Amino acid sequence: MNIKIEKLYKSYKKNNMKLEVIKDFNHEFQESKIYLIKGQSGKGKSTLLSLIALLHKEDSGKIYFGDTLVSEMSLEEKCKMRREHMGIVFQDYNLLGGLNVIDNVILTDVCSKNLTKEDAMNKALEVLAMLQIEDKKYAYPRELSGGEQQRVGIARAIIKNPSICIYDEPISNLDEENSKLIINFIDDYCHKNGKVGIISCHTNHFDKCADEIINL
Ligand SMILES: Nc1ncnc2c1ncn2[C@@H]1O[C@H](COP(=O)(O)OP(=O)(O)OP(=O)(O)O)[C@@H](O)[C@H]1O
Repeated sequence: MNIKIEKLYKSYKKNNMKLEVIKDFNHEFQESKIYLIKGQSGKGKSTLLSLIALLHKEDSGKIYFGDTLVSEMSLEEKCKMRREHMGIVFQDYNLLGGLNVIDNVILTDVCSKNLTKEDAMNKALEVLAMLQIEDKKYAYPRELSGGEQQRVGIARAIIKNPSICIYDEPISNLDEENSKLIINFIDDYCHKNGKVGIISCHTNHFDKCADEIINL
C-alpha cells in the first residue's frame, strides 16, 4: 500500500519556544521500494517516522495510506490501521523481558487477529527461521545478544505480513556482522515482497539497498 504525504508540519514546544522539526514535508512512498531517511542528530528522523507510523499527531498536513486519509482518523481507527498495515522496528528492540522469544513474536498477532496460539506459533517459527533465529525460540531477551534481540524485534514486526515496514535506526547498536545480516534481510524482504520500507539511519550502511535517500 503506497503512502502519500502532503505539506506535513510538526513542531514541539521547548522553553516557551516553538521548535519546528518537520516543515512542509511532501513525499510518496511506493511498494517494493526502500526509502532511507538520513540527517544529523536532532534533524527530525524519529519524529518523521513517528508521524508516518501514526504514533504522534502532526500540527498540519495530510497522510494517505493508499486512498485513505489516515491523518484525519480517530485514535482508535489509527491504532487499527497501524495494527493491520504496519510493522515497526525500534532502535532499542522494545522486547518484553518477561516473555520468551516466541511469545514476544506472537503476542500482538494473537491479540489482534484472534488466531489460535498454535497457528500463531507456527507462523512465528516460520518468521524466526527466515531470520535464522528459530533455535532461540524459548530464550528470554536477557539471554540474547543485541543482534539476536533485533532479529526478534523484526520477526515481531513482520509476523502480521504488514505492507508498510518502518525501521527506526535498526542497526545503531549492532556490530558489523549483525548489521550486515539485518541490512540484507530488510533489503530482500521489502524488495521481494512488495513492501514499503522506510528506514532511518545516520550512517551509510543502508545507502546501497535504498531506492531513494531523503535528507532531512
Ligand atoms: N517530545 C518532544 N518534546 C520536545 N522536543 C522534542 C520532542 N521530541 C523530539 N524533540 C526535539 O525535536 C528535534 C528532532 O528530534 P528527533 O528525535 O526527531 O531527531 P532525530 O533526527 O531522530 O535525532 P537522533 O538521530 O539523535 O535520534 C530534536 O531537537 C529534539 O530535541
